Amino acid sequence: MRTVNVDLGDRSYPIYIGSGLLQHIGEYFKNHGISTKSPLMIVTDDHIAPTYLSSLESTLSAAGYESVSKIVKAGEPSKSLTVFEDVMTTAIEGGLDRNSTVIALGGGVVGDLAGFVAASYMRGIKFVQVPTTILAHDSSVGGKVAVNHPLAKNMIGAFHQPELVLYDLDTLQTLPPREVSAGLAEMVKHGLIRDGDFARWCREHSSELVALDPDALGYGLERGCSIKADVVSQDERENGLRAILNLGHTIGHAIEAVAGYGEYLHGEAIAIGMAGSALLAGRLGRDSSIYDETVSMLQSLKLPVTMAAHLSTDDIIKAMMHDKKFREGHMLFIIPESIGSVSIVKDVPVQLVRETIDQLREGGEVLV
Ligand SMILES: NC(=O)c1ccc[n+]([C@@H]2O[C@H](COP(=O)([O-])OP(=O)(O)OC[C@H]3O[C@@H](n4cnc5c(N)ncnc54)[C@H](O)[C@@H]3O)[C@@H](O)[C@H]2O)c1
Ligand SMILES: O=C(O)C(=O)C[C@@H](O)[C@H](O)[C@H](O)COP(=O)(O)O
Ligand SMILES: [Zn+2]
Repeated sequence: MRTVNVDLGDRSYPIYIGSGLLQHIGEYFKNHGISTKSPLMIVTDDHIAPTYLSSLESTLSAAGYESVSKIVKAGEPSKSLTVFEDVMTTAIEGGLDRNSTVIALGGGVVGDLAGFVAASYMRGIKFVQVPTTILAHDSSVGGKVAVNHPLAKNMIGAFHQPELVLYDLDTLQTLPPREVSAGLAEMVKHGLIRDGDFARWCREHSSELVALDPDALGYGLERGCSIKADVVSQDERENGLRAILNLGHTIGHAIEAVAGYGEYLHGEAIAIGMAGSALLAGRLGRDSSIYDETVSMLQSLKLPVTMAAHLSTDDIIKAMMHDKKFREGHMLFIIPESIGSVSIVKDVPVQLVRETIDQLREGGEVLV
């Protein structure tokens, strides 16, 4: 088993990564002070539940835990205030109290939604992340929890750290190929922002990663989690450094909102956004080879680097104005300096951004 720690003083927690961990969830819970005296709530979705929910419920019950379960519809549209209220209703009807714990069993959608419920229920109760997607090596770490507003991604949320992250790699074997690639977008992002060798490793091992080779996945997820944990430990609430985790997200989030949530998977939109950031880097005078290398890395992981022709530049620019990096009249962009290093740049001219978005549409098709 691999363990990565997120160092946040009295809110520090471990990320356990390995095979067969879910069978021992009761022991992990007891070691981390999760009470058997208050009911737990498991939140999951209707793609995951048929395979993983009943065995999780039985394992917890055998360990002395009572639980209620809430199954939401799979997909990005479930990150909404309407579904948030539904999950809250289950928590209230299930008798969760202030010592209860919410378990997020799933990908980033379930993690962000269940985490926001945990952050808000009775003004905040404990939660545990049980990620089941590759992408969730990112979403389960760092405590950003949220739902979407129709006009902008992750607009309604909180910072609420989990008690622990239990990442059972066996669950990843049932992921559909498109979700595998989408998850790998955030893995290579971690290399692109902090560790060029790791980004190149992702490209060199792309066939194994796409084929869900357990050794390659174990290493890639551990390295991705370590980079994320290191950044979050230095700047939990994104007052500075943490913004680098947003590489590709200003354009990517706008694409998700404008196309309609769920049309592009988050990782796909972020891949297009990272291609856009690399193009922008060239327009700002950085080495144009950054774009070629970024694109070759993304394509090796079977990710798109252009967006559909019908998405309008005006709509995307408008959606970008809701970015959380837009403050006091200034938009911050995360711009690659080289493969493995980025900088936070203020006041990128809107005309350059507009030209970059136009260029992302060239060819007019999404290469998924
Ligand atoms: N909080 C953060 O720091 C953070 C970081 C990155 C992304 N996110 C958010 O995460 C979300 C995307 O997460 P995601 O890509 O995991 O999407 P997701 O949660 O929608 O899961 C992807 C799909 O895979 C299915 N699935 C999940 N686990 C499975 C398994 N083991 N086997 C088979 N199918 C499985 C799900 O039902 C869903 O259909 C976005 O909303 C994004 O904004 C948040
Ligand atoms: O953890 C972070 O910080 C990130 O930026 C990670 C991103 O991959 C993630 O998509 C996050 O939800 C984006 O946050 P937001 O603050 O831009 O909504
Ligand atoms: Zn992301």
